[in-house]
Amino acid sequence: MIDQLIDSIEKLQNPTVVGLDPRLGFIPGHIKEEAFDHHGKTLKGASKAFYQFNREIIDEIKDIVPAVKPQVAMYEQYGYEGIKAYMDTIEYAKDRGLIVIGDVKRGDIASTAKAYSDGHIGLADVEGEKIEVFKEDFITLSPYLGYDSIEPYVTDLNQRNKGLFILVKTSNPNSKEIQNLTVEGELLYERVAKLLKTWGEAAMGDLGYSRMGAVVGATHPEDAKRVRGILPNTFFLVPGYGAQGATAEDLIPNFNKGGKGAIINSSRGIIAAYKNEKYQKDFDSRDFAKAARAAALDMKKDLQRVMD
Ligand SMILES: O=C(O)c1cc(=O)[nH]c(=O)n1[C@@H]1O[C@H](COP(=O)(O)O)[C@@H](O)[C@H]1O
Repeated sequence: MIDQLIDSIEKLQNPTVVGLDPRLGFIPGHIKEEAFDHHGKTLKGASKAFYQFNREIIDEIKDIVPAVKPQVAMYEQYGYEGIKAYMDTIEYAKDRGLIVIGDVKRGDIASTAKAYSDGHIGLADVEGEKIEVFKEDFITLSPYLGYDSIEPYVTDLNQRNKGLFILVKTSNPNSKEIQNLTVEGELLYERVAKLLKTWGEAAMGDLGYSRMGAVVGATHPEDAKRVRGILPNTFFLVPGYGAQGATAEDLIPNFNKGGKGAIINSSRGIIAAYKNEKYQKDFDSRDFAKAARAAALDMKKDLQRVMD
């Protein structure tokens, strides 16, 4: 899938992933009213509203961006109804040609990791019946349990052409408390990057990038420069642009030459654009998906300025 992601970015000339992180505060009144009329102010009502919101956004952006990244926490908070909305969103996006990065941030011992892999990127086994469950193309993982927590995913990566993005340097302000500690003369995230370089060799795609990518926050460009130095052939998922304050200029160290090797996430900045003053004069809440499209096109233009 890493090769397909690279091809799609190239074809659309757009290294953007739209983060599908819905919150009820972002859902326009008319969608909430309809969902709550049918299902009440219940977990099901909230989940149905999320799914309707996502579908309209997907329809508006599917021809201009290569991928979406649903954040499972937003759905999981509403229990199994929320998880259904997460799964339905994945299916809807894939049916419309989008690549799906499931932001699930797992990390556990090998025997448990195998179950995560089976459920998310592999096949669940029901007494010999093999069933595809969540169907994401990529998922996000934490590296802090070491390689035996990553290795169970490798078979699915290679045999089922799936992908991982492993946290190397996260975008949040306090990431430095742990990730920038000096360990045996190097920063901890540098050590993680070096490990990922070795781990990734077990899952190389055809276009020179591993199926094991890295998550590198846009908000720490100096750290991103160091990570890129260690990982020239690793694909980066870069969150932090927009709502978290990173600018297009901050993204530069994440890219290889010609704007290659990275995909930039924006969630709130796109899906809630209709609430932003900049778009409010042209779009009302019924046009929220059109505002998302306008914001995604503006982001594309902004990235293209710095991608040479
Ligand atoms: O793995 C991620 O995607 C991630 C890693 C990271 O370091 N920082 C980060 O913000 N994210 C996710 O990226 C999204 C950012 O959302 P916005 O800040 O609204 O664009 C959220 O879904 C976060 O969970």
